[in-house]
Amino acid sequence: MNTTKTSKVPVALTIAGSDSGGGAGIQADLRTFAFHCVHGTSAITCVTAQNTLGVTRVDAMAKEAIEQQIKAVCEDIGVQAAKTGMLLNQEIITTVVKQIDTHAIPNLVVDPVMVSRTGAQLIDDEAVKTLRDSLIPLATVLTPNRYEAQILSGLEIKSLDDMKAAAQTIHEKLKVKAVLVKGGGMQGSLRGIDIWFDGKNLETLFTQLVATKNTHGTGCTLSAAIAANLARGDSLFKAARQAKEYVSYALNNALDIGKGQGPVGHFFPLLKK
Ligand SMILES: Nc1ncnc2c1ncn2[C@@H]1O[C@H](COP(=O)(O)OP(=O)(O)OP(=O)(O)O)[C@@H](O)[C@H]1O
Ligand SMILES: Cc1ncc(CO)c(N)n1
Repeated sequence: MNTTKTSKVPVALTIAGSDSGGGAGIQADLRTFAFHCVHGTSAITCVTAQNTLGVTRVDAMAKEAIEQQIKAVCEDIGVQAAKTGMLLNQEIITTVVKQIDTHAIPNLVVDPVMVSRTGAQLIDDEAVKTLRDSLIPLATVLTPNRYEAQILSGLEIKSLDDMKAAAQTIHEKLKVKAVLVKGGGMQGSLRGIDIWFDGKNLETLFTQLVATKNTHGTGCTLSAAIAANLARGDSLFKAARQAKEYVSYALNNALDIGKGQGPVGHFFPLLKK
C-alpha cells in the first residue's frame, strides 16, 4: 500500500542574497514561502556576512553558479512565481534577466534592492541602470522603498501625495504591471503605509505603525509574501494586500535578538486561508 502522501503544492523561487544573520535575504524569503504553504526554492546571488548591526562582507556568486541554480529548479520542479532581491552588480543582474527569459518564469516580483531604508546605496550606478533598464520591465510587481522610488521616478518623496505621484510615474516610465511604493523609510505614521498603482487602481495600503526597532527584513518579507500569494493563484492586488497584512503580523511578532535591529518574526500561527 502506498503510504506516502503526495500533494500538488505551489512553488516559488527566490533569487537573492544570503543573510548570515537570518533576518533578510533568502532566509526571510524561504520562511515566508513556508508560512504561506508554498514550497520555496532558491538561487543565491551573493553571500553576506551580516547581523543585526549591519553587513561586514559581501561575496558575489559566480554567474555560472547563479545560472545553474535557476536552471536546476526550473527544468525539474518548475515555479509558479519568483522574486528577486539583492543582485549585487551588473553581471549578476544580466545573468538573472537571461535566466528569467530562458525559463519564462511567471509572476515575477522585483524588490529593487539598491538603497537601504536609511538611504545607503547598496549597489553601484552601473548596476542601478541595468536593474532599471533590463530587469524591472519584466516585473509583474515592483516593490521600491522610498529611496529606490525616488531614483526610479526622479521625484522627491516627502509626503503621501509624493508617494502616489512616484507610483504613477514609475508605472508609466518603467512599464511594470504594478508598483508598490513602500513607506518604511518615511517619517511618522507614513512608515506603515504603502501606495499601490497598477495603471487603473491607485490604492493606499494602510497598517498601524508598529513601535519596534526590530524591522530587519520587512522589505524581503513583503516581496516574498506577494510572490507566495501569486504562486497560490491570487490576483495582483489581493496578493499585495494580503502580503501587507502578513508583514504587519511579522512586525508585531518581531524578534528581540542581537544588539541592533532584530528581524521581523515569521513565527506565528499558520495563515488561516
Ligand atoms: N514600524 C513599522 N510599522 C508598520 N509597518 C512598517 C514599519 N516599518 C516598515 N513597515 C512596512 O514594511 C514594509 C517594508 O517597507 P520598507 O520601506 O521598510 O522596505 P525596505 O527598505 O525594502 O525594507 P528592508 O529594510 O527590509 O530592506 C512596508 O510595507 C512598510 O509599510
Ligand atoms: C542578503 C540581503 N538581502 C536584502 C537585504 C535588504 O534588507 C539585506 N539586508 N540582506
